[in-house]
Amino acid sequence: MSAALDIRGLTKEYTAGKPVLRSLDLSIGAEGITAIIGPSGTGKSTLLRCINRLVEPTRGEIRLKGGVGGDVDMAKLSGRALRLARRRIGMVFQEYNLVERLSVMENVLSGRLGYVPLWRAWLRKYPEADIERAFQLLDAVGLPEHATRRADALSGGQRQRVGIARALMQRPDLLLADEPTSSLDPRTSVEVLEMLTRLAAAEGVPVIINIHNVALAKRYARRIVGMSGGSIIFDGKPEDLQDSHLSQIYGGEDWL
Ligand SMILES: Nc1ncnc2c1ncn2[C@@H]1O[C@H](COP(=O)(O)OP(=O)(O)OP(=O)(O)O)[C@@H](O)[C@H]1O
Repeated sequence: MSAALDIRGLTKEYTAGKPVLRSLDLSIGAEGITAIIGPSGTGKSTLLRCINRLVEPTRGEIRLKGGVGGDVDMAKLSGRALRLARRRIGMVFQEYNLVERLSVMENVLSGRLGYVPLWRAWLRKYPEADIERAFQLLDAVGLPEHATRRADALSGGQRQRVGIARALMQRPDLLLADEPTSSLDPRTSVEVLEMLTRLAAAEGVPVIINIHNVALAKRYARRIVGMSGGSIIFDGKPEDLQDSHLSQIYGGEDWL
């Protein structure tokens, strides 16, 4: 199985000499959903944000592989090359990051632009094929009749569905999801993860998802990566994740 992403020696220090990520190695292939679990402050968001360079890595390689753009080291890119490479990585956010005043359709279409400033979505005219794909995605996320509604009129679950459709709109080689269900109730969380799993499989996109809910991680991920103190201390199948690992990852065992 070829890797979609190959991370070597990734270190991030927000403050010199105090690493938040400690020389991480991680290869992600086409195995569907990989869930990253670990206590608050252990560097899960930092890891995801280094991958798409919303955070600047201090050291290491972040190789994005395959796809039409070929192999690139995200850690080394800048300017136009970085903007193009970022378009190959979709991102789903905890707080959705929709443009509230724009319609659902415009939000989905803005995914096509990658990471250009969102206000530019106002100015864009989109090709017919993009509009068709946006409708297909809205259909796939169960919101076909909401295309013209403003994003701020939607529920949290509906917003996250739009966030997923927007991320897939750019036909990414890799999808990152940073706590995509933390703002949702338990039932909606399951529905959103169900949909994310199904669509990512249909589109053939590997997904890395940061998630606090271990039960949901075990239910939807094919692989679990457990982080603690900025290092990976478990990497395996959900069925192999035992209480002893959880105790190691989160500390203590009275909560288990
Ligand atoms: N922009 C920043 N500047 C300085 N320190 C930061 C910055 N962002 C994160 N940190 C610190 O880096 C560490 C890791 O934070 P990060 O958000 O990556 O953890 P996390 O595992 O995602 O936590 P959570 O599960 O609570 O979201 C924390 O100590 C945090 O305070």
